Amino acid sequence: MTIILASQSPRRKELLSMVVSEFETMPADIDETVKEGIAPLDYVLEMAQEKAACIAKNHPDDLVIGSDTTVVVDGMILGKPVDEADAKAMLTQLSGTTHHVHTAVCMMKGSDIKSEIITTEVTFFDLTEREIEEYVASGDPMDKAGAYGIQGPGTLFVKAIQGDFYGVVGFPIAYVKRMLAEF
Ligand SMILES: Cc1cn([C@H]2C[C@H](O)[C@@H](COP(=O)(O)OP(=O)(O)OP(=O)(O)O)O2)c(=O)[nH]c1=O
Repeated sequence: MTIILASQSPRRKELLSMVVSEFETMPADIDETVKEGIAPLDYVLEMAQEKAACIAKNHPDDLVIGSDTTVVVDGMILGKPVDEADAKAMLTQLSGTTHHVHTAVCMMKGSDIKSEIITTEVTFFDLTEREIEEYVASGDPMDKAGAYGIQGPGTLFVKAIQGDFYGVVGFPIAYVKRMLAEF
C-alpha cells in the first residue's frame, strides 16, 4: 500500500513528511466553486473528500489523503483570492475581526473513509490600508485562503490564535498523524 497525498501544495507535502517517510503526491484537479447557500463546514468537507476521491478512484488499494482549507468570516466563505483587488477586499474584511479557519482532512482507502474538520479561531489587529497594500504587493496572499499566510509575513496581522497553528497553515499534522494511526 502506498500513501498518496492528493495535493499540489508544497506546504502539505513538507508537513506530511514530518510523520511519513515515504509517500507520493498527486494533484487533485477538482471544481472548487462555492455552491450557493452551502454551509462552510459542508463545503470544506466536500472539497477534501472530492480531492481524495478524485485520486482514490484510480488507486483503490492505496491510502489517499485529501484536504482543504477555508476561511470563514461573518458566515462568508473566503477561498483563494482571484486577483490583487480580491486579496485587498478579503484582508479589509478580516481586519479587526475574529474569524475561523477550517481545514478538512479526508483519508480514503477503497470504501474506508475517515474525515475530520479542524477549526482554529484567528483574531486580526486592525490593519492599515498601507499594510494591506504592501502585503498584497508582495504576492504572498495569492495562493492562500483568506489572502494571508500565518506562516509568513501574514503573521504580523495576527493578534491571537486559538486552536491548531498547522490547521491554519492548511495541514493539521498532529491530527493527521493520529488519523493515520487509526487507519
Ligand atoms: C489561512 C492560510 C491558508 N493557507 C493556504 C493553505 C492552502 O494551501 C490554501 C487554501 O487552498 P486549498 O484549496 O485548501 O489548497 P491548495 O489549492 O493550496 O492545495 P491542494 O492541491 O491540496 O488543493 O491556503 C496558508 O498557507 N496559510 C494560511 O495562514
